[in-house]
Amino acid sequence: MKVVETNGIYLSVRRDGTPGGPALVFANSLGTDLRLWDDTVTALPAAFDVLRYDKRGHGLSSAPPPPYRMADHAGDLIGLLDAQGIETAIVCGISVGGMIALQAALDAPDRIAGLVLMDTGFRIGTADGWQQRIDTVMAEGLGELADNIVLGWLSDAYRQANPGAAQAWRNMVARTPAPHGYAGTCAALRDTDLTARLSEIPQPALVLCGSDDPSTPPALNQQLAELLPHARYQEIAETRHLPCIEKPGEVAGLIADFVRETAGD
Ligand SMILES: O=C(O)CC1=CCC(=O)O1
Repeated sequence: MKVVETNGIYLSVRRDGTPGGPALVFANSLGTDLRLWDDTVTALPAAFDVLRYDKRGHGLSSAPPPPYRMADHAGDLIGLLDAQGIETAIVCGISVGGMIALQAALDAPDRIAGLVLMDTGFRIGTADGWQQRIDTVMAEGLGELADNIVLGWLSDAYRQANPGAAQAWRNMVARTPAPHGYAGTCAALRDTDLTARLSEIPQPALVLCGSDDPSTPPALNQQLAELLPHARYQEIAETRHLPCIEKPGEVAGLIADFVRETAGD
């Protein structure tokens, strides 16, 4: 286990691949930890320098009192780059992780070489919806919500073919160690709308989305790609909100091609 102090908190991190290679940092979705990327990272070229972390309030990282702002999450990511001696990186963010990546590109443009934005948006859900989720989580914890959340993450076909894995992913969200940390990130989602700022993001971007994503549907991701100055969009067939679980090989291939293009190989 590796822990890094940054931005006044401790973040649990993992670094794989080759230090000094093209740097790729993963930012996670709500209710997940860095294990989300295990199979994707395994399928990436070993020459890449790959950093993953548990965002604040998740996994083994600190869970300061809520609410969190998207800028807090982006500051953690940039602080992590500093702490790991990475000057510039491509950030691959999924769901709220995609919004963290966009916020980091706005707040520290010189540090972000490119963006892989997966199953995300410039705004996700509604303020009322996030407030309701915060209220439920703070009153009851995550156990009751976990079954529905996993239905949105993974296709019926995947869950039927992989019942053990589907249960483990459900356990990940149900056992989020600090419900207030989860709720803190819900507040960042509640309060963030990046629509008006997308034109300020000049970095190249690849926008990916599961064809059957119910939370951040293909139309939203396609619109995101259209509003960013330099982005292209691609769908990942027969997957829901977390294609990196269902099709890690395909996701890794798309990310690797983008990293090579962006790094100028
Ligand atoms: O887990 C969910 O409810 C879907 C989701 C929305 C934002 C995020 O990061 O995950």
